[in-house]
Amino acid sequence: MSVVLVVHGGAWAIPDELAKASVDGVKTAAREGFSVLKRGGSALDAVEVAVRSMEDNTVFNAHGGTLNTDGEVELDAFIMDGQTLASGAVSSVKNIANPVSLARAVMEKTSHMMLTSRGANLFAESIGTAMIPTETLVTEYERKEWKKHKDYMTGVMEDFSTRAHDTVGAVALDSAGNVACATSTGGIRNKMVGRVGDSPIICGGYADNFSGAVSCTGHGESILKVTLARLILSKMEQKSVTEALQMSLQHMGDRVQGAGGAIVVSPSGHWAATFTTERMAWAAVEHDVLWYGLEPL
Ligand SMILES: NC(=O)C[C@H](N)C(=O)O
Repeated sequence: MSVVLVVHGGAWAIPDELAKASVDGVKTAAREGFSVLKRGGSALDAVEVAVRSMEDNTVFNAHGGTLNTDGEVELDAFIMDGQTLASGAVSSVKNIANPVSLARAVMEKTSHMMLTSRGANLFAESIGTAMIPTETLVTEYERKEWKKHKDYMTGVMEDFSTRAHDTVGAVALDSAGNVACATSTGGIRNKMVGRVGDSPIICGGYADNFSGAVSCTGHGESILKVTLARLILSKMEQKSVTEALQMSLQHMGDRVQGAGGAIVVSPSGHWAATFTTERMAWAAVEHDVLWYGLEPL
C-alpha cells in the first residue's frame, strides 16, 4: 500500500513576499508528516505532526492572524480517524499553541467529540497543556491590520485577499490503509466573539477509510452551507479526486458565492489540492517524491 501525505497552508490571496516562505512551510510539514508514515506510523499521527509543524510556523501566522471583534485569538481545530470515524474538536479555545493536539485529546480522553471555549480550556488545563499568553500568538502586523479593518465583512468581501487567514490542514493514507484528516485555524478576522467556523465541525474535514479524507479551507459559513468535505467525498464515488474537488468548489461558488480550497486523498492513494481563491500553498509526498505549489493541481 503506498502511503501519502498532503497538506495545505490556507486558501487566500497569498502576496508575493510570503509565497516562498509559505511553500517552504508546507514542504517542511509534508516531509515531517510523511516521515511518520514512512516509519510505519499511523495516518492519525502523521496528520497531527504535519498540522503541528504549521501551527508552530510563523509564516502561517499560526493562530495570530485572526483577531475577533474584541481583539482576541479564539482557535478551532479538528482531527478525524478514518478507521473508526472517531473525531475530536475544540472551538473558541484560547492561549493554546497546538489546538490540533487538544482536539486529539478530546477524541481519545473524553466521551465527547467537541469541547468549546471555557470548557475546552478547562480540559486543556486538566491534562496539563501549557497555557501561553495571547500576545505571544499575535503579531504586530496583525494587530495593525485588525485596527485598520474593524469589520468582518471587509475580510470576507475582499475574497480572502487580506491577511485574515491562518488555516492549516493535512490528510494522510498510511500503510495499513487507514486515512485521517486534521485542520487548525484562528478563523476569520473580526469574527464575532464565539463565532465557530467550519474547521472544527464534521464538515470542514472528514475521514472515512471507505471514501477518503478531506481538509477544507476558505469562507467557513459557505463551507458549512454546502457541507463541503462530505460533498467532495460523495462526488468521489463517481469522479476522479481532482474532478470531485473542482466540482464541489464550483458548486460552493455558484450556490453560495463562497471561495475556498481543499486537499483530499482517496483510499487507493489518489490525491489532489485545488482551490478557487487566488492561491493556496500545498505540498504532498507520495513514493518519497515531494510535490508542491501555489497553483491548483
Ligand atoms: N481561512 C480559513 O480557512 C478560515 C476557516 N475556514 C473559517 O472560516 O474559520
